[in-house]
Amino acid sequence: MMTITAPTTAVRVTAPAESGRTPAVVANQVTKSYGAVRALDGIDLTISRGEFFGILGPNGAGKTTLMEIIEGLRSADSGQVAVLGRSPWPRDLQLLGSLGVQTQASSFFPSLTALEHITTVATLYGVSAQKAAHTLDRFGLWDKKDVTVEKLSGGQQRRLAIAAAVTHDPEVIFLDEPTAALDPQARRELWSLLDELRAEGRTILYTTHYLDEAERLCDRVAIVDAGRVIAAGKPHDLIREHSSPYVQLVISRDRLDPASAAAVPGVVNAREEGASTIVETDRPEDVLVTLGQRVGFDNIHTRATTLEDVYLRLTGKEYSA
Ligand SMILES: Nc1ncnc2c1ncn2[C@@H]1O[C@H](COP(=O)(O)OP(=O)(O)OP(=O)(O)O)[C@@H](O)[C@H]1O
Repeated sequence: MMTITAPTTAVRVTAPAESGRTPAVVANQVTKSYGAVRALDGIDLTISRGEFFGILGPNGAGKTTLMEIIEGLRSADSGQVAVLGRSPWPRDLQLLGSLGVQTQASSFFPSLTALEHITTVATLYGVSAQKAAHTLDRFGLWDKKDVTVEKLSGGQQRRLAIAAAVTHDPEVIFLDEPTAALDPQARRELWSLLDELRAEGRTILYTTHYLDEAERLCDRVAIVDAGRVIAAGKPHDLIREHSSPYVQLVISRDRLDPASAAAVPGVVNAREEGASTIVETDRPEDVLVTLGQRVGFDNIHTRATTLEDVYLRLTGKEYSA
């Protein structure tokens, strides 16, 4: 069996070279403890302007704490943070107008209509009601303008939350699990809105449960575990760097159980994954012939390494943020 171990050293995340502009975010040796719990243990991070940057990691890894420190909602115990070249703590009113923070559904004004909600938030930022209405329309919610927030679907509430976070045209946008618990269609609709925000050159920091989504959306990701960045880079670079050297075959577990697969010459590793048996081999030609004869070639699929595989190898944990 292949052993999966997490690296012990923290990774310093540097941004791609920029032409003389202050990075969107710089975190330098940031630490934060809650009593005996060391939530952040020396985070280094540089995010360029215009990057779509994903922060991934298991429960309790420190993602929310890190986002909140960068947003200026919490102070770090030590280290430095700069957002657009300014310190977010203590709260900097000049910086606030450049930041957009997606509020969770629970912080909505539930009995306001969608239009009243976004207009209220916009007013706090000195943005006109007309601009608020335009943003509501842009996020596909104009026909819901008179519906109270509590009556909107989960996907519509999420879109409203993001619309309210960006109505003042912030340069840096923070999204905490924006697509959690949405159905696939609602997720995809949000993806195109997020793509649009990125195309406008905004910097987006985001956390997600969905590693396929991070792979699809993010320019770069940082995998955080136990308060440290354990890997960072472009999703495809991380995949290349941490790919299994073996070819992976997927077969329905009904047709072949892992123990039988492991006994086939050339199989390096066989494991159960849901209703499938995953077979890893360094001799795919031989193993395909043997298994094809046993279960039928139509029942065997090959699988490429994904960001989820990289995550699993590095953290040793199934993903659930
Ligand atoms: N206000 C707090 N008081 C005490 N401990 C806290 C507090 N906030 C977070 N922690 C602890 O700090 C650690 C990091 O928590 P944090 O919420 O930043 O992680 P996370 O990666 O966002 O987790 P999740 O994915 O579960 O939201 C955890 O051990 C958590 O229990």
